[in-house]
Amino acid sequence: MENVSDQELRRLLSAKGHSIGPITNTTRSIYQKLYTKLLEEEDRAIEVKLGSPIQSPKPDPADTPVLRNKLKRSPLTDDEKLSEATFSVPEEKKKKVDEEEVREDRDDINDNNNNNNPTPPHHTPIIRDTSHPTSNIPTTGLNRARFRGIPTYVAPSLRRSTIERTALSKKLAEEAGETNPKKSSLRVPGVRVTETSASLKTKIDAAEKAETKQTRGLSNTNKLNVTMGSTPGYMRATSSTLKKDSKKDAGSKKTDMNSTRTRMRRSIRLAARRSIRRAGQPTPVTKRDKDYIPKVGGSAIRKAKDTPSAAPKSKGGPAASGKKKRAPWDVKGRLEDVTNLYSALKVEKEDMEEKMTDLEADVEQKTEDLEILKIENDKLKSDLTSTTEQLSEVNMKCHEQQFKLDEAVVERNEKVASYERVKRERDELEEDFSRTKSKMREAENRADDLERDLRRANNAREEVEENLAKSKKHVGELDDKIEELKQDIEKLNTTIANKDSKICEIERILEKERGEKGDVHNVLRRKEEHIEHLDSKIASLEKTIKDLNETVAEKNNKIDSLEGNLSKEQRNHRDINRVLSDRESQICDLDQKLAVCTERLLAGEKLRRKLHNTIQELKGNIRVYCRVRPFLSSEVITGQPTHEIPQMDFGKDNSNITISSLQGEKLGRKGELLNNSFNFDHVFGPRHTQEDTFAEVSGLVQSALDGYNVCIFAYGQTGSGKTHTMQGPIDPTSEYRGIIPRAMEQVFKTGEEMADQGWNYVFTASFLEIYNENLHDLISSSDSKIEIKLVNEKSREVEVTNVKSIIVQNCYDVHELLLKANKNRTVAATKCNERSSRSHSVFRLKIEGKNTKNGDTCVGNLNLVDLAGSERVAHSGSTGQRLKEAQAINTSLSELGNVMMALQEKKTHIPYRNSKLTYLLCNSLGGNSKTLMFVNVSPLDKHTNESINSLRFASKVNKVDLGTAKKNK
Ligand SMILES: Nc1ncnc2c1ncn2[C@@H]1O[C@H](COP(=O)(O)OP(=O)(O)OP(=O)(O)O)[C@@H](O)[C@H]1O
Repeated sequence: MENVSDQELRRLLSAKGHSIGPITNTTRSIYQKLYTKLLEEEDRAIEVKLGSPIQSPKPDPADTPVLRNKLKRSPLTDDEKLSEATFSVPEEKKKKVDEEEVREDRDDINDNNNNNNPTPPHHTPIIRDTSHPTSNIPTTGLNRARFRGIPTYVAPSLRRSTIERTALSKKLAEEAGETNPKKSSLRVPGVRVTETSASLKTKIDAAEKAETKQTRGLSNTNKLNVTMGSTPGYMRATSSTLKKDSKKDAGSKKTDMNSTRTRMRRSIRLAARRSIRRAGQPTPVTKRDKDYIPKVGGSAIRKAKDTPSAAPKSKGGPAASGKKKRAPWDVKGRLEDVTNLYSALKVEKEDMEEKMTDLEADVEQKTEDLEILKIENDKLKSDLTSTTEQLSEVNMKCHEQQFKLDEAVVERNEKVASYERVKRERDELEEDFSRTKSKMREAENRADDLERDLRRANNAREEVEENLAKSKKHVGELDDKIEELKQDIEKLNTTIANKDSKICEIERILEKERGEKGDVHNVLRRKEEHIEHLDSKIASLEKTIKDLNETVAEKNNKIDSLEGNLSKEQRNHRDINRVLSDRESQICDLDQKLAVCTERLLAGEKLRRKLHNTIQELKGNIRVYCRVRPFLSSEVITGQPTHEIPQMDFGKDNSNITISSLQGEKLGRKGELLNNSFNFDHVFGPRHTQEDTFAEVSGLVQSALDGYNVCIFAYGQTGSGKTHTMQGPIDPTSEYRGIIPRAMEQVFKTGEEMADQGWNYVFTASFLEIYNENLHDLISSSDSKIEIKLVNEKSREVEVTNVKSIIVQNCYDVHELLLKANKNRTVAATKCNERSSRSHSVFRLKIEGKNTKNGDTCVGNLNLVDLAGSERVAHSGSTGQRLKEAQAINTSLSELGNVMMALQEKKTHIPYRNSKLTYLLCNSLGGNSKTLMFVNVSPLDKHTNESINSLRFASKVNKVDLGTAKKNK
């Protein structure tokens, strides 16, 4: 405690209503103690005014762990755990606090002794609590210990005095079932009875007991000293003061505070030394100790001797001279030892006396302290009573609060349950809300997308509308362009039509000029190919124009291609114009060349005809070809080759035939074998084909085309192959087709070819039959009589009346004609057996040619005659109709021979009119005619004589010179 002046003590205590007498050394301590107590009360008052860190002015009993356990509350909160932790201070901590307090008190006492501090040893040191706003307020030693970092034991809200708190804690501990308040901690939050306080309480109790004993005259200072020996110094001082006050109050007048303090210091010093010695610490021996030792007597000496560390280690002490065993004879030494021992005992005796004095002073002091404690105890008891009452009220309130708390707990649980329910519902609602929100967000996004799409669609629609407007405008422009193009196309078409007309004209001109031959013809053909190329170009141009029209229909997408095609077409048009101009110039050149070529061609054609005619004349205007047919399958003897005829021999140059025959074989007499050799213009053996035969005839056919009268007839006995040679099978595709169909093929083909040279031919065909010197039209069913009239005597031109002439233009027409003739012939054959062999058939083709280029004309007649069988009727023994037929045949054939002979003999009268046959062929025999006679020979040996006869007749005809033929114009 700080030193307080007497004036200050007087002022404060007077202010508090205390009557203050004279302050002496004895009363100062009492006044100071009272002063301290008043300060503490002021502290509490100030703290109550300022408010403690703990807001609750009173501890809530329900907050105690014990009560909490009784109420079985819910788990502690963090604040409660923290408060709980402040009550469960470990024992080590408590000991440390006590030891600290003891040490501090002892230090205080020592300080007071050393500094002659007038502060009484029992005075509680005042420290400042800097952790509190009222840090200037002095606190007790407990607070100071707490301030030094020792865990807080005292709640700031209950700033009571240590004794009050001790009593209260004891009571609370008893209520809480605590039997040893010293060892246990109070469970009241904010109220903690420290071990020091508990021990203080115990000591107070012991002091009260001692006081009681003292009151009963049983003052036992030693016992009190023993009891107080373990108390801290300030308590002992307090006891001494109390004892002194008690003595004072009892009327003792012989003690004062100074003597008491001196004794107390001495006893404390001795007690400390004893405790130090008990702890084995060397005890410093003061001068007073040295003086005191001899007073102690034998026990003290023994103690001094028995103490292993005191006498030997004390410097200058009795045992400092060393423990030396003296010899028996060392009387002087022994006397010296006895003297020393005496001195020590004397000192011990004085010490004991002083100790007794001190103890008496202590007892007085304790008595004073006891009185003070008693007063305080009474006050505390009254406080305890009031506190107990308050506590019972608090307990009642606590019970009520507990009940309310239970209800609140139940209500809380219900609310918690409802809260949980509400929370779940809220969570569910939140989930629904979040889902709805997300859906709304999606819907909003979709709406945004739709709006964007709509905006885009609107923009696209606007663009489309703009494009549509542009397209319409563009279409209008395109329509204009199309119109222009159409006009251009029409112009182009007009130009093309003009060009076509020009081309047609050119072609017509070209056709006129096609009469020429050779290089000019080739050049012309190339030009035509070039024209065709140009035509194809024109066609492609037309196709392109068509494509352009279609392209224009597509408008927007094909404008570029249309323009490209347009430009392309323009280029093509320019090219075509260029080509056309080139062509026109070429055509002009060609026209000139063509005129030259045409002249040359016509001249060449004339030359060719002339040469051809010359050749034919050189060959002879009447030629005789011999043809021997092969054996028929029905005629062949087994193993005999069909093409080998034993009695015949054919020359190597195809112009000779030798036929062996027995001559003179009569009535069993063998005849002589005679070789009958005949020379003809050409001899066809059995191996020669129809094609071979026609190859030698085609020149005459060409002569007919050139405007000559040609007559080819077949002569021979029945079955020798005349019809086969002249007509063959009526099948235009057969390889065995005869001269008539092949000649027709040639004239049509040549007529087409000559058309290039300007020749335009008209072919008129008729087919007659001469049977029994009567003419029959084989292509007409008319029964009108056919007459032969001589139209021009000089030219021997005859006209056949009532005969049907058909214009034939192709082989098909001829084929139809032959079929019809064959049919009519068959019908006639049913009426007259073997009529076909008994009649002459004459196929006549009138060829009328006109050259459009030079105006030349030509008329030729091609007579193809299949004569009746030439066999001798006399030999056959025919009669009746057969005879008549034979006679008619013989007549006609004889007359034919006669005409030939007359022509050979160059008679002025040629007997054409003697037979229908010669009359019909009068303009084709002799003079202006070219005649070819096939003499057909049967391979059969039995027909040898007839064959020889035929060959002889043919040989006779072959000698006929018909003279130079003239072309019909
Ligand atoms: N060169 C030949 N090659 C093959 N067969 C032939 C040849 N010549 C004629 N024949 C055949 O001989 C037969 C008689 O011929 P074809 O009828 O032509 O004789 P023909 O002289 O005309 O008789 P007819 O006077 O009775 O008319 C026919 O079957 C015919 O096919």
